[in-house]
Amino acid sequence: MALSVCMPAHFISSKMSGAGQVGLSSNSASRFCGLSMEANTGSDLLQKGVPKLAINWKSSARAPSVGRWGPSSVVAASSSRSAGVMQEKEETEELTLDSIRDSLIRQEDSIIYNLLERAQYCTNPPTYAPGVFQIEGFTGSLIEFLLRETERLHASVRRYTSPDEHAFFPQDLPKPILPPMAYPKVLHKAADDININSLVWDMYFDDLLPGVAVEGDDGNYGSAATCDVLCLQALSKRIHYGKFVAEAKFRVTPHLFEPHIRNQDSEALYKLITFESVELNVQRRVEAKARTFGQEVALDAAKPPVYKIDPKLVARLYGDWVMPLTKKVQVQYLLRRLDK
Ligand SMILES: O=C(O)C(=O)C[C@]1(C(=O)O)C=C[C@@H](O)C=C1
Repeated sequence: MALSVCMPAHFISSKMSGAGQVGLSSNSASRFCGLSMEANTGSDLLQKGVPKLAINWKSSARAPSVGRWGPSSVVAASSSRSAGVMQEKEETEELTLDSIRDSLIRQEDSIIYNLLERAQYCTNPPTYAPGVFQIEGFTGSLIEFLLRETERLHASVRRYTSPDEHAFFPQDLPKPILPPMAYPKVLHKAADDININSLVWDMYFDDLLPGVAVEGDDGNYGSAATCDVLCLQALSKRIHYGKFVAEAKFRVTPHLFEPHIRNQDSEALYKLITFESVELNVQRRVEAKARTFGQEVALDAAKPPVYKIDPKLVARLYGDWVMPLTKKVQVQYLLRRLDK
């Protein structure tokens, strides 16, 4: 399949109404992403560091895994119950930056598989234009409708009470029908205020999708939107994992962070959390995964390989968007890390 990379995305009406909680424009994201990414001594220290981080945690022999809400083990709640409310269990397990990175690595698989699924359909502009389909009691695009309704359904089984899940339409969620779950208090409470899904949305529709799907209309609007929902959810989770990454880094070397937090110096924090060598490895790995997962199987070994998505595009998407947004979450979190 011939893919066109970096097509103009004007045909997509990507601005959604009311998504996310932290109102940041994509311009501010670009400005932020443009900050220097040079590694500094702080990062080097962090990289070596590194007492293991002991926190109250769910007892489990496994490293944190990517799970469905709950429990992904970074946020796993305990399973003891009392009076219909899940009780937090005070158990200790080591949480390390390495174990969080393992979780990010596993999340790459979901992101790449979901992008590959989306790539089988054209861009399908009517999916994203408001008012194309008449939906009773709803004004907006098909994708907004599907994501909003999916989130409402998932909220009813408490998806968005999990600290690693963030709704795109948090204002529209019903109360869960399941009893509350008590998650270990890993993050500072300021984490609850950080939701950059409006930026995730813009990034996906303006920058990712035009490179992943062939421009055109094949009529598969529902299928395309269903894939978009899965892509958006996987990307949102990965990017907001920045909160856990930042917390792990802060706990290892708080003295490096505290002066910059007091000065509210975003740029210094950004440098401190940046590891260029790790980022290069991430890009190399996602490119290799896209090549492996997305290769059309040909029986004729003499034929050159055909990929469902250009593997280099996936590496670029990570380098230009996914990691910068994860770092944005880290900085937003760290800026609030000393809040009383
Ligand atoms: O692994 C880290 O230290 C992270 O902060 C995560 C991450 C990423 O998004 O993959 C972000 C910033 C670093 O420069 C490297 C990688």
